[in-house]
Amino acid sequence: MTIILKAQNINKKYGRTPILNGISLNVEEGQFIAIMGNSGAGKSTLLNCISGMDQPDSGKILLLDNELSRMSNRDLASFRAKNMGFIFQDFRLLEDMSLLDNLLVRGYLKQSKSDALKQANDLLDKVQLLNVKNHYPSQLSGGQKQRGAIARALMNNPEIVFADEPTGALNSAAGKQVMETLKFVNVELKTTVLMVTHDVRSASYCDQIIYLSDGKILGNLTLDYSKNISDINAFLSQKGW
Ligand SMILES: Nc1ncnc2c1ncn2[C@@H]1O[C@H](COP(=O)(O)OP(=O)(O)OP(=O)(O)O)[C@@H](O)[C@H]1O
Repeated sequence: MTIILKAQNINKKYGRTPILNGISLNVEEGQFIAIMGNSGAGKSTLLNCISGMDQPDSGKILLLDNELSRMSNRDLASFRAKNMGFIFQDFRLLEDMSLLDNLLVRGYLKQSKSDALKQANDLLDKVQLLNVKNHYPSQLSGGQKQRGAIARALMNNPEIVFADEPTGALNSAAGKQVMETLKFVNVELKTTVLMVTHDVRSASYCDQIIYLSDGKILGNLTLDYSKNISDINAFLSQKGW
């Protein structure tokens, strides 16, 4: 398997408080990883650092052998837009644009208008939102917004998608549909996904759980068909969840 993302010895403090303490991890192409851990463990900070949204104090992050800290701000912004997709708890769709235009804005960064339009329609079809593509975000349910945000993240075929609590603002039915969509994206569209979640059910869709505590990795659990929710709960409680 090809390792597409490497984080090596990542350290990060806010003020004098250490938040990430020597984190190293590799992400293989095609993996679907959940980062879990108690509130304040540093999960979002880790996601932000390895996706170039925030800068670690020390350590290296390489995506496809490109070292993020060696890039100028401008190059990093363009590299992120072309190679990474982002999904947030609060969706972050542009409210004054239709769903379709939300996807096209991202598509135009890397493709011709006609190719972007074709890809946007294709992705909206895959996440079952073609019938509402001209709706504005305020006209969509939370689950529809998040599936739209997933489609947006996939425009331009990113190498990796980062999701921070993608089901955090959704009820359980909408959350299930979003996780099924992310699983489809991972398995059928062969996209690597790294997700932060508090939700055990959401984590059960992944193939690996990394447990973070006080800014360190305490262990990980590989999930396969033999594992179920009670195995995940046992792993989490053993780590101090
Ligand atoms: N910009 C910031 N400035 C100062 N402290 C911060 C900042 N961002 C996060 N922190 C602190 O860093 C610690 C880790 O925060 P982080 O959001 O990474 O944790 P988390 O594991 O994602 O928590 P949660 O599950 O509650 O979202 C917390 O104590 C938080 O208060």
